[in-house]
Amino acid sequence: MKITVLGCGALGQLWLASLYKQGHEVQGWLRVPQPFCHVNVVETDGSVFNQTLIANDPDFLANSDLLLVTLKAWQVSGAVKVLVGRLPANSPILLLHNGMGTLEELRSIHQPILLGVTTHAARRDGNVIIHVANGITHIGPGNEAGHHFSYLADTLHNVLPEIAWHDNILPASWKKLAVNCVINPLTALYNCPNGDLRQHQNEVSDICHEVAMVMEREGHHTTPEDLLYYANQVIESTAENISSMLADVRVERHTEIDYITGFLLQRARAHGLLLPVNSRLYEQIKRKENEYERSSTGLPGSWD
Ligand SMILES: NC(=O)C1=CN([C@@H]2O[C@H](COP(=O)(O)OP(=O)(O)OC[C@H]3O[C@@H](n4cnc5c(N)ncnc54)[C@H](OP(=O)(O)O)[C@@H]3O)[C@@H](O)[C@H]2O)C=CC1
Ligand SMILES: CC(C)(CO)C(=O)C(=O)O
Repeated sequence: MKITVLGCGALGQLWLASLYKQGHEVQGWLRVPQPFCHVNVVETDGSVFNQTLIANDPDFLANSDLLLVTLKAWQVSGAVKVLVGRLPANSPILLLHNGMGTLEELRSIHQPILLGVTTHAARRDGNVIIHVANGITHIGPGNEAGHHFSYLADTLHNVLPEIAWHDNILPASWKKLAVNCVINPLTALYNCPNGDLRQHQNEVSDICHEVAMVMEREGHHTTPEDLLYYANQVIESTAENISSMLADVRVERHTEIDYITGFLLQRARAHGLLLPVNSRLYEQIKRKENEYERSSTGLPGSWD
């Protein structure tokens, strides 16, 4: 397949390296208008992929069979809207990010859209991307046109396993959102690795209660106990990790809070629900983010 990967950060480079190794034709798409991108990934087994690949080639984009979007949630809709008109009309766009709400921002797009959430972990260490842990990527249709692309699960599974196809991706997206609502703001506020949340079980449980209320109203059956069990599983399996939100706060980068807790609160409002615990966490993270964004000159990201 011919694939453009939009966003060549940690996940983007992991996918570029894996696709290239499986013989797919790939290019990266960068924010800066540069015709090449360096992809430097250390795999979980210690092997190194280090290649310079083409980037930002409009002809390649116009012939791409897939646009794989590996941006932060708040970067997605602006960047996709700029590129969508240059893709073949039937080529799908796969959005792979934490948080929810980008689909709503892309409602005007008729292109087939797929949504994905992943438990793979990769992080930048200087100029190198370390693939920290293997995981599962759940993908499924984000709009009507996306339903025709279940075959992509097999193709992508051969590239970066595991891939699971879901005819309805929303339950998997909400489950991941629940975990991110718990771990991301709490670790960012306590400035601690995920495992330290074992000592904050009351807050973890309160967040799960509120998320479960919203999920039920959204039509995804769950219980606070199920979510608590799952959140604690992830806290254990990623105990040593620095969450992406804490990593963002530490280097004073815009966080994904608006698409994680912010999205939850938006859905709660639509159902007339009040979520005091999540509202407080949202405000605390926004206050932190505002402090450093107010003191810097640049606004977060620009996508053209
Ligand atoms: N890394 C991981 O292990 C995991 C990540 N995720 C999620 O996946 C998503 C991507 O994460 P991750 O790869 O870590 O993020 P990164 O910040 O490492 O990657 C995003 C990349 O996109 C670039 N970018 C920003 N705007 C544009 C644009 N308009 N056009 C082209 N490129 C652009 C950024 O460049 P610049 O920095 O120069 O702006 C950056 O290189 C996030 O939602 C994250 O939460 C989910 C699970 C695991
Ligand atoms: C699951 C979790 C919390 C793992 O660190 C994550 O997705 C993140 O850090 O954004």
